[in-house]
Amino acid sequence: MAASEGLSFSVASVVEDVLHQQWNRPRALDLETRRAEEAASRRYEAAHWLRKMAGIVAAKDLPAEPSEEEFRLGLRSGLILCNVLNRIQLGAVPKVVESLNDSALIPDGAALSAYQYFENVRNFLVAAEEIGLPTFEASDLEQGGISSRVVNSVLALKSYHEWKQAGGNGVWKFGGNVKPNTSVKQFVRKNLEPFTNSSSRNVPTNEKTADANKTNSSRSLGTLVHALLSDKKPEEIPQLVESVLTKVVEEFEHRVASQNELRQTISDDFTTAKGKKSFMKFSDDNNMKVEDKSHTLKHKQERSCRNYTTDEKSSKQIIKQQMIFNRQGSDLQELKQTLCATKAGMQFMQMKFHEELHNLGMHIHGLAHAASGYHRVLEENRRLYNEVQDLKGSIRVYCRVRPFLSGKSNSYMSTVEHIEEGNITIKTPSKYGKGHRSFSFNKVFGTSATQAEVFLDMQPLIRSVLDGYNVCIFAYGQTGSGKTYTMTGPKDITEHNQGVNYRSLRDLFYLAEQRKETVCYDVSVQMTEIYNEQVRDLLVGDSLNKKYPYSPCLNLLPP
Ligand SMILES: Nc1ncnc2c1ncn2[C@@H]1O[C@H](COP(=O)(O)OP(=O)(O)OP(=O)(O)O)[C@@H](O)[C@H]1O
Repeated sequence: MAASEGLSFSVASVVEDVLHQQWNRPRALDLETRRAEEAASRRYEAAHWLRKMAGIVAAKDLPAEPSEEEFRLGLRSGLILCNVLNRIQLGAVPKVVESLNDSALIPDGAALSAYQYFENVRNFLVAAEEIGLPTFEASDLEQGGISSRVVNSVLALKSYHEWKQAGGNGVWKFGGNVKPNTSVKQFVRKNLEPFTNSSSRNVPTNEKTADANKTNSSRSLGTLVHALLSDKKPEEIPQLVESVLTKVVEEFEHRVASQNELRQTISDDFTTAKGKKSFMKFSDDNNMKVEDKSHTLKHKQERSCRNYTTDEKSSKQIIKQQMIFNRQGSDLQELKQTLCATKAGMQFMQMKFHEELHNLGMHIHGLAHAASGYHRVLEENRRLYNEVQDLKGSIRVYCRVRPFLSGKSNSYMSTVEHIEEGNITIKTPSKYGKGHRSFSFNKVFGTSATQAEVFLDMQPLIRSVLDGYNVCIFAYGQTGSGKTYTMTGPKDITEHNQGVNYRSLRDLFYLAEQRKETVCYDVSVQMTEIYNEQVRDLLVGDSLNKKYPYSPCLNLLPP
């Protein structure tokens, strides 16, 4: 069995890796110690023989009892190995790259490049392989390499030399292994990849190279097994073989599981993302083509992964753009709805505004109508009012009886006999006894009548003045009858005993204030005295004229 279906590794590679692991596997402490001692002994033997074969000068950098590192550095340039092999078998290594200076021991390869080192080592390995010697990896001469394999190869060369010196009779064997029938070509191909690990050789590029590699791996395996068993005692071999086989089975199962998992992951991702058919196709009819198909499959998987990654990015970008587009669409739709709602709101508001404006107009119209009606009613009222005043009489005469002045009420008898509404009866002397006479007036005020009661009959006439009618109120009577008292008031005047003039002016300005929104009135006052048929202006500040004591009445002009 070289490979399983769909696997990108061969059984040989698994076994080889396990053998390497086994080679490097930590052993028990005592075994390790013993192995270290044995390895050191074998290394010393190899170094001693190489120094002897190469000569002291050529092998001066290789100590007689070198450590692993000294052994590796001493042989790293490949010069000693090639020269010794050429001495044993002339021309076995046709071309040897010599060092530029005397010393072949250059700590980190400053004088010789890695390629030059590799050339010598490679040529040695090719020649050794051709002879049938166990070889080693070129990387074993690098830091971290397996120096025991180099030691083993050198001791095999020693054995071969001794066999040749003994006459070369029969078939040379080393450690019980028959000389393998190998081809140089295979090793050349293999070693053209310096410092590579064994697994890298198991990735063929085509079927032909897969065959070559398979054969090569088999030979490499043989070498590994040979190297692994060569230093073992017979009783250790069964246990070692069992351990190696167990490891091989575990490693193989592990790799199969990993391959299947990888395949399943890629298949699932690809199917989910693109819905395309699977790119993974494996053929099971030809085991010889499995590795090539696996290799091709790997390329396909990588290409698919790359395509998948690119497609996934494009898909994500498209989905993102689609989401933005959808969001903008929904925003636009929302804006349209908002605009429609605003439009409807505006129309509703406009309708309400027109409606309220219409209602307001109607209300104002009603108010204007009511106002005009009010003015009509007011005018009618005024007309009727003044008509009533006219009916009462344009000339009205009132009679007021003055009471006795203080201190005279007991010594005089009143002449007033009887007072009844508009009539007053006066006692008059007569030669036939007592007489009496009656007089009629609009109204007769007795001695107990107050200033307010007297003004109450004058008050309606003040309103007629503001309605544009001419009104004249005056008092007539003999001296001391109470004219001044009635028209103005007593000397110690108060709001209670104010006469007709003060009360009339107060009412006049009060009504003017009430009507100020509709009518503007101008008020002026003039005060004259007629005495002994002489008229005098009492408001003139002439020393000859008598100044009226209540001139402040002039201040009652309207604003
Ligand atoms: N109704 C009344 N009640 C109380 N006292 C009165 C009344 N009428 C007049 N008097 C008093 O009588 C006096 C004379 O009044 P008054 O001066 O008004 O008379 P008169 O007619 O104006 O006099 P004259 O013509 O000389 O000016 C005053 O002292 C006044 O206070």
